[in-house]
Amino acid sequence: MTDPKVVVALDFNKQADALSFVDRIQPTDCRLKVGKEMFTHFGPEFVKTLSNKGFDVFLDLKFHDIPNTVAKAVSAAADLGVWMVNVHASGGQKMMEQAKHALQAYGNDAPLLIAVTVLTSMSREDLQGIGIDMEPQEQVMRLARLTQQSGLDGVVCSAMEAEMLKQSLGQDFKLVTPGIRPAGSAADDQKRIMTPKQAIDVGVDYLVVGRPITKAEDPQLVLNQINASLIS
Ligand SMILES: O=C(O)c1cc(=O)[nH]c(=O)n1[C@@H]1O[C@H](COP(=O)(O)O)[C@@H](O)[C@H]1O
Repeated sequence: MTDPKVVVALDFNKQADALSFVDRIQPTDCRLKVGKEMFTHFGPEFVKTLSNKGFDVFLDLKFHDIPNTVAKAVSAAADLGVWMVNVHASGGQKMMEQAKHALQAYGNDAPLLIAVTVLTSMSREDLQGIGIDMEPQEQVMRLARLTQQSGLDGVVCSAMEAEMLKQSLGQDFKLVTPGIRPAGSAADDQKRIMTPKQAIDVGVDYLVVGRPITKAEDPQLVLNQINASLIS
């Protein structure tokens, strides 16, 4: 597979467990997402270990700071050789533009730069609490537009928003979505879920899947089943 759609969320609190899991799956069939917990525990060396095993890494640190600091942080991610890195769109246009500009120096080796719009954990009341009197979906649309105007490659969003975002922002604007569950697998704590095939059909580019793969008895088998479902 040349452009694997599945990004496995590596949420382990022991490095040895993460590495023995990773040795059971193929880098040709998926990418890996490393978030704040694993990065804070195990650091850049862990990311390099995954890359050396042949995996593309999405460094999910959701940077949000002054433009200069975020530009330097995404450059540090590019120095690590990651495939994708992200920032919070609510950091604003200048922050996003400066981050994108910093990555130009890496040419074709620059990671994809995407933005988080509204976290799926945020309700209308939560938005009101931070001074935003809007439905979450309206705020998602507004921040996704700002992300595109700032020159970024796409956004993290819920699969429920994918159709609206693709229609308004075009096919090239990448959508990365968690809350994906293969048919028949447990929803865990995800509220609004879609199957991998449903998500691809509404325009999602990359599917973030964690527990259905990381907790599986045979993770490569689940991965094979998901990948097969996408082309059927
Ligand atoms: O940014 C994220 O990765 C993320 C955003 C969000 O709104 N919801 C969400 O579930 N995630 C992450 O996506 C992954 C989903 O994992 P599973 O629920 O195990 O498939 C976890 O690493 C979550 O932290």
